[in-house]
Amino acid sequence: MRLSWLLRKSFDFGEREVAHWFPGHMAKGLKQMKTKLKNLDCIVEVHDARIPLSGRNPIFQDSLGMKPHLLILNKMDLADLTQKKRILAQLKQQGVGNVIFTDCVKDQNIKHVVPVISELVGCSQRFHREENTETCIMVIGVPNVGKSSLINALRRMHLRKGKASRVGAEPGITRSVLTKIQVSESPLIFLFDTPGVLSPRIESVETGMKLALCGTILDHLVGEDIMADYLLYILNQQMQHRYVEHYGLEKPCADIETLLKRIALKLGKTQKVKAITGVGDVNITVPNYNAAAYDFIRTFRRGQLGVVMLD
Ligand SMILES: Nc1nc2c(ncn2[C@@H]2O[C@H](COP(=O)(O)OP(=O)(O)OP(=O)(O)O)[C@@H](O)[C@H]2O)c(=O)[nH]1
Repeated sequence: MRLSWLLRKSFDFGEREVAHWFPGHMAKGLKQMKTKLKNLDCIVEVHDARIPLSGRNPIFQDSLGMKPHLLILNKMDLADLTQKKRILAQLKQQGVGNVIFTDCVKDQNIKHVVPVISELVGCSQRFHREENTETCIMVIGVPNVGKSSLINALRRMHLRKGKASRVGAEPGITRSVLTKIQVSESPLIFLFDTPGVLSPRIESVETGMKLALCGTILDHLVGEDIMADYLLYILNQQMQHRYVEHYGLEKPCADIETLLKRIALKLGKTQKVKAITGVGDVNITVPNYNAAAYDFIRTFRRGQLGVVMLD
């Protein structure tokens, strides 16, 4: 079947601006974190595997200098990994050479994380290394990429074996910030129990849209209607037509209104509105497009519409 009629040449973002897509208060901890990063021996940055190039915040690069850095591309179960080679090459070009794809729900590849960190830390130059053999690492990343899930997965793996031990708060420092767990013995590695939340770098409306689809930006700030339209555009571009079967369509669909109408009817999401006519007011039933858009986006995020690579 020829599907060229499905493909829009480009997506029209209209006059949208990204300025308010990530509210200032969510980035409050950034300055504080910059100071903290200086005292760490290795940064474990988590990002969403569907957007390995978009939205990563480079703040830690200035703070880290030559310190080891490991990029965890999480939610690999939702990403189109046929693109892995290209992505790894592009990241390498940007100077990011240590990358592990993980699934923190099924604990896939979690076992590789600590050995890689140990190796990176073991090979790195560290000031006063002889006197202080303890190494501290911290998990950081933009919202909703799975930072807490990674910490929990590491915990499951290392506490279960009985090798890891919890380290309580030190005086004068907030307990929640300084609770550490041991994740390796040789070298001795501790992981801060609380992840560092970074604000995403949103360099264009399209980057913002990708971040929003992955749940990194609050949906209502971007608009679920345009997110749904962009999602349909992406799925069609990537020949990912699982939505057809999922929503009981006859064939792929190029138009978001048609799709949302279908979703709304399938889910019974309709609403009564008053229409003013020449013969008086009448109540008519119309599809609830918002509810349909919401379902389309959520279903995609659960992985039920197939895997994608947004970069
Ligand atoms: N499919 C899938 N979902 C995941 C994976 N890892 C985490 N999640 C889900 O992603 C959502 C966010 O996970 P969190 O661990 O809370 O992410 P976070 O980065 O700590 O989020 P913030 O606290 O908002 O910064 C949760 O619903 C997790 O269940 C994964 O590998 N695959």
